[in-house]
Amino acid sequence: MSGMWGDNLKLSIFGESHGKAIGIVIDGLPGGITLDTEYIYKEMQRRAPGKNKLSTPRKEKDQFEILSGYFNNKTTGTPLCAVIYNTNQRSKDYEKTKSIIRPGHADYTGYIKYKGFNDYRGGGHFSGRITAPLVFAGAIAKQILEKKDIIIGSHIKSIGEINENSFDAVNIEGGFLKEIISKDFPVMDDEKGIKMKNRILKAKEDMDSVGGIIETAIVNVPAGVGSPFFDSVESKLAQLLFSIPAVKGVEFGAGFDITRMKGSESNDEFFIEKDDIKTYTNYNGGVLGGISNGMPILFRTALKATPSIGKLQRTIDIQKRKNTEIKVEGRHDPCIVPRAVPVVEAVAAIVLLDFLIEKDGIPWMI
Ligand SMILES: Cc1cc2nc3c(=O)[nH]c(=O)nc-3n(C[C@H](O)[C@H](O)[C@H](O)COP(=O)(O)O)c2cc1C
Ligand SMILES: C=C(O[C@@H]1CC(C(=O)O)=C[C@@H](OP(=O)(O)O)[C@H]1O)C(=O)O
Repeated sequence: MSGMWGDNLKLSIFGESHGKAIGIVIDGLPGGITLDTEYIYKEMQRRAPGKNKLSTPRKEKDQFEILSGYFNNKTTGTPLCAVIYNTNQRSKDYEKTKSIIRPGHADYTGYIKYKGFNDYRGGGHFSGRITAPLVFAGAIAKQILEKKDIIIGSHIKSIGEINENSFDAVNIEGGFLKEIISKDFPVMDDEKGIKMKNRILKAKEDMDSVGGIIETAIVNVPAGVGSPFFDSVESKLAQLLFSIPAVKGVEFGAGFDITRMKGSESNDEFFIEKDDIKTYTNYNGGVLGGISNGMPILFRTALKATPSIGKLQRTIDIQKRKNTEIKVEGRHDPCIVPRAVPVVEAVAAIVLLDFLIEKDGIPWMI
């Protein structure tokens, strides 16, 4: 089942971008948790479309309504369902090109898999819009983790060829991460941030789009979370990260660069400081044998450039089975990266909460 995920915390997402609503059912949250709904709203606003010229002009408030599983300001322990109504669809953008396949989007594969019955309007169930319910669930997970001082934060590492430094893999702290994610455009170097924004605007002006990399750190995860092989921290995170539309790469710690290091360089050597066991370096991204080692968990997520662009491209008419051309019209993100930052953090929080529920439960919340 494509829309379902999870072992301990179970998620089921539903909806289409131009349908009545999108939403999520979360099963496995213990009863008795008071949710900070303002916190959830703020996370949703970090992702919401239509806020500035770097984003799609489609304006959605992304207000959520909790339909079940929440009573007297506490979770009940039964499935928690939340919906987000779609209010600003403009389906005519998709009507005249409904059989013309957009290169790079899911039009062709969706048509094949669902035999032409898929809702093509706005990308339907393949739309980046379906990440809004993920951010809802992630905001619940994030606030539960924060009560244990586990903080998740990201910065925009690159847009196109413009790149800023990486996080300090060893000494990164929760307070610093919170400061970065409170920014509208989360970068460490604001001068670089301006260059990145200009790069996005240039792509937009050229009727084109641009991609980039998001780097994420999770701090204060105790050693011992995760399992070897199929339930490794890396494999579970990668599964959800790759579920985000437009994600085409994920790397942990030093990532692909680790292949150019000798063992004497990539081994993170241990030391004891007071009662804590730490490593001097963190090229393994806080995970060894699939299990957290207590160092910051560090990973980078690569997102491709937005597929729907105004530039002329070659494609096919799937109904007429003829070659043709397309210039995609409508309201699209010239770059997905800025709006994907809270989505990446959300899925990381969901994975981590799933692991913690399995390990010892979350007694600090009840
Ligand atoms: C937050 C977010 C916003 C997106 N906005 C757009 C958009 O405006 N236009 C578009 O064509 N694709 C957009 N996408 C990407 C497409 O949904 C995605 O490329 C498509 O479903 C194909 O999936 P794939 O790229 O993972 O193969 C967005 C994705 C995310 C996560
Ligand atoms: C609505 C959102 O983003 C949408 C994601 C998207 C896509 O193809 O992924 C295409 C666009 O849809 P539409 O053509 O309906 O404006 C974006 O606006 C959102 O993220 O909430």
